[in-house]
Amino acid sequence: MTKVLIELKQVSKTYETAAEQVHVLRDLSCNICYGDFLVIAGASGSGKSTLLNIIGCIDKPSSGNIVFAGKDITAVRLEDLNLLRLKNIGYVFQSFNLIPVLSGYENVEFPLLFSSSDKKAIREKAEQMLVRVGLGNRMHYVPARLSGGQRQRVAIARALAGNPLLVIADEPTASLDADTAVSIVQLLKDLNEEYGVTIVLATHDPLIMRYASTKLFLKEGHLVDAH
Ligand SMILES: Nc1ncnc2c1ncn2[C@@H]1O[C@H](COP(=O)(O)OP(=O)(O)OP(=O)(O)O)[C@@H](O)[C@H]1O
Repeated sequence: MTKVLIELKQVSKTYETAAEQVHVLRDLSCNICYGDFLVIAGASGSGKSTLLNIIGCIDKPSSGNIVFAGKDITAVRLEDLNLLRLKNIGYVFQSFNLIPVLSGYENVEFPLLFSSSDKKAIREKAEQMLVRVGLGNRMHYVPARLSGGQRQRVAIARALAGNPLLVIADEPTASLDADTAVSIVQLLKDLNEEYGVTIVLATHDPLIMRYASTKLFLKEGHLVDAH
């Protein structure tokens, strides 16, 4: 039987603004298994980023429970959640979110410095990941000297370098042309298979859906099967 990495139990999320309450997720339950490549699609504003932020422990639900690797983390202290994220979760965003004054190599190295003091091991890991994503000869360029696709490869190397259990990818191809988008999602799929890392990806793009091991559609606050 496949082991469950993340369990969402009757998760709801409501944003309170001065003018209104926005009910985005409604009693949503779902299991994400180790090694899944889960793609979540849905219309703009359906709540994909909201859901990914909750799965990725960046935000908390208004109600419901989250179990991560067998531990209920719904009510854990902020410091414990920060540690859990650092050790277990990598992030890839639409706009890459690289630090502009650091080279690609330094962007990958930076988060590793928080969890290890072994400089040699950090250097080897950062270089290994950058070579793996195809940037062996450009790792010392700053992001401004890289193409969009190359920047996203740096972000993917950074997300994977800490050997996370989970990578959250929020619209990782939305800023890229169609061919580059396909090469980026293919890279994520290859890494999912090579490292066994669980990937949860949100997209608008129906072409990206075909890479999923599990496809779900977010509609009216619930996840439904996508075919
Ligand atoms: N911090 C916030 N405060 C209030 N409302 C919010 C907040 N964040 C998101 N929303 C609202 O929640 C709903 C879902 O937003 P979300 O960004 O999760 O959707 P999405 O499916 O990722 O959209 P897109 O595909 O356009 O990025 C939207 O109506 C949005 O306006």
